Amino acid sequence: MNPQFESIIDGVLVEGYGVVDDFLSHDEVIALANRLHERRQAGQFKAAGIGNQQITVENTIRGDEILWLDHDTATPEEAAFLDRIGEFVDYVNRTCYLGLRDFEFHYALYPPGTFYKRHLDQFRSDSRRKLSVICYLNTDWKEEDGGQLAVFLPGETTDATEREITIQPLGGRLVCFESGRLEHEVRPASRERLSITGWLKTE
Ligand SMILES: O=C(O)CCC(=O)C(=O)O
Ligand SMILES: [Fe+2]
Repeated sequence: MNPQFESIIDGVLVEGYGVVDDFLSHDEVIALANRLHERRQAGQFKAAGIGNQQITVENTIRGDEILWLDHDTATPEEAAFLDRIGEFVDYVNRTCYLGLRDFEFHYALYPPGTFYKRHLDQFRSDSRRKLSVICYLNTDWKEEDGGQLAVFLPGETTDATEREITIQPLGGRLVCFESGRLEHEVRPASRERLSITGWLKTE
């Protein structure tokens, strides 16, 4: 049994979302943030799109730049990250029977002042995204830096009002929730905000 994996799954099942700190060590956060910056400097990042084919770039909805991770071109720290996610997928499949088959992850960089408006991660024609996973790569993040992830939890009964929780994008922290169920948004930050975001998918 892996206590971190267990705590993520427990959070998702009980609260609708799971948060664990130190999913990545301080050294891993620094190394991945460095790789992110090197790849961005090398011109590998693109403005993120919206919709299925990611063709529409609309910075009034989201202002982040992304780069998809690829096992074939991964650096050792990127490969280690993807391997750990693979272990989590195996763990989820052994304990929850979600039938996860695949995953996809991208780096994301939100320049100061950018945001991602309230949305759901599952598109109408892509219901394969089951779980959304976000890992933050920010060192020394302070509350006044902004950049919180707000998650909207639906009321338990039809007339119950939704509840909003906010999560600070602290380096090493992992957040996980059901892609088709929870709407969420990224608030603007006063400094660059770094993460690796991805989806665990069924076939
Ligand atoms: O970075 C975050 O906190 C959330 C990112 C997000 O919602 C997305 O990329 O779909
Ligand atoms: Fe999202």
